[in-house]
Amino acid sequence: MLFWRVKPLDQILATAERKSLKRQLGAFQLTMLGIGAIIGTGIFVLTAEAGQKAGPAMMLAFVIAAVVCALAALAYAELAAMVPVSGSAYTYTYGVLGEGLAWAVGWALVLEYAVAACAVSVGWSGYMNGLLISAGYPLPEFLRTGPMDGGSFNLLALLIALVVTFLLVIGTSKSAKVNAVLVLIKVAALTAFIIIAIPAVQDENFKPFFPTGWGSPLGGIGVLGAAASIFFAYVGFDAVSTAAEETKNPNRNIPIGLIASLGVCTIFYLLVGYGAVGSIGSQPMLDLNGVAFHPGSPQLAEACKGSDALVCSREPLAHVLRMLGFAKWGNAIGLAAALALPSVILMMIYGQTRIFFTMSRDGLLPGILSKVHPRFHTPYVVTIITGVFVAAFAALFPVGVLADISNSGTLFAFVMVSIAVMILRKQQPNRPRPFRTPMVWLVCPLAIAGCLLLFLNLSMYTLSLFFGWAVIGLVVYAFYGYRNSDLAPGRSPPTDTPQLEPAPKFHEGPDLGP
Ligand SMILES: NC(=[NH2+])NCCC[C@H](N)C(=O)O
Repeated sequence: MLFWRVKPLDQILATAERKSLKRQLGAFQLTMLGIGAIIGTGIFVLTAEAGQKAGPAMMLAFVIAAVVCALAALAYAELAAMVPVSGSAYTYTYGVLGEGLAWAVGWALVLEYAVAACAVSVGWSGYMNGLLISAGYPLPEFLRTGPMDGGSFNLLALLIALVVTFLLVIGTSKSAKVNAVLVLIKVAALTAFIIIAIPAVQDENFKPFFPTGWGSPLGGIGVLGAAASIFFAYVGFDAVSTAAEETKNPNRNIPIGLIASLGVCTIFYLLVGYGAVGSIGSQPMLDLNGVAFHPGSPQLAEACKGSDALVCSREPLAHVLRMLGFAKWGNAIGLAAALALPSVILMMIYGQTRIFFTMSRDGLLPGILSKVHPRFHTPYVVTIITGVFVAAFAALFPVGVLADISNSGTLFAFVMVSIAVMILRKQQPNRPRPFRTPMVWLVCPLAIAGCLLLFLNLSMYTLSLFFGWAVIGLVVYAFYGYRNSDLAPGRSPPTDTPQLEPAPKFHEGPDLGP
């Protein structure tokens, strides 16, 4: 039996009922929340990685990744509106495909969230180091990047991850107002970039357009390889669906929030990509045989020494503006990134702890993980464990590698969600669906195909890490989760779910008064 221990959707909904967070977010706030979660390291930093993989044709990569995300978002929206509870892909899978696959998804989401937090921490350090250099207080070079990236230890990435963890433990969380301000900062920074860079666009910078071709499966290079990486820049819209329990009229507002935030970001990214490529060019660094180096490899770091190519920059958007002679604006963009990226790290570590929390509540992980701090009312054990790991990996790995690993987990989860949508249409055709994926039998298979296409175009190295992680997950499940699950024979769901009080303020809206 493939789908064992399916947790009935009604039971999932009932659990959520008991937890009942305050419903206070509307469509506009959700869209802002989505944009806040989407814009981050991807566009600010991975533009360089995408350039290294595809050259000017990275513009196509931006489009391909956007299309895949839009398809996946349409599938996501149906489940999100139908099962408006926290926990995202993990919870949905539990309710449709059963515990085994739910575990697999939850385990893959660790890659998605925790490793994304690492990637964004490294991205932040790139901009912060740039600012320190401009200000005349550079860190010693070996402390600016990890060992694969030409340095030894990425000190700032480690520090920012630890600071964010500390804030989460003491329960500091962003209010919707802070989120709105940060979204404005990010959008303003990208707008300024577009306004300055696009007039400087020159045709020659697009030639050759396809220096590395389309790429081939497991190659991790070429347009498809770049799409698989830049996919990272679009992810985060699922944060909208995880806020379902805190949303007013989720059935209408969740789909609006998902699609609107994705649409706004896509337009921005295309303009930014066009400006970056067209103004200073984005030809990849090639080895003696004319083959592009892998982003995040020591060879690329070596080839990049002393180069001011876009693909070598760790703060590409600031770099472009500096190259164009707008040093002040370059620094302003750097500052915007430095201010805004920590909130993405916060969101990712927070999301990770919520997923562990839910899995532990379901008995698939030890109960200690859902232990709540008596004074701060935060799940501090799981937060500290997650934060320490995030900080360590951020200190040691390059951003491109981390982003690709994160993408492997995300793509896997998206495939599962799309499958779940189709199965549910067959199994429970009459369950109310406030949002129906349009042309589901076309959109879902296309979403799956798109995600698989990107997945396969990650590098061999990334995919081996993904499968290695999966094997560890299988072992943990076989020896722990399978026996301790609430749905295991002879066990009953706890009557009292651990409470996080006060309700997490992270998705909090403006205080509407009593
Ligand atoms: N759920 C995720 N995997 N989010 C990570 C991506 C974060 C965001 N899109 C960025 O570019 O920084």
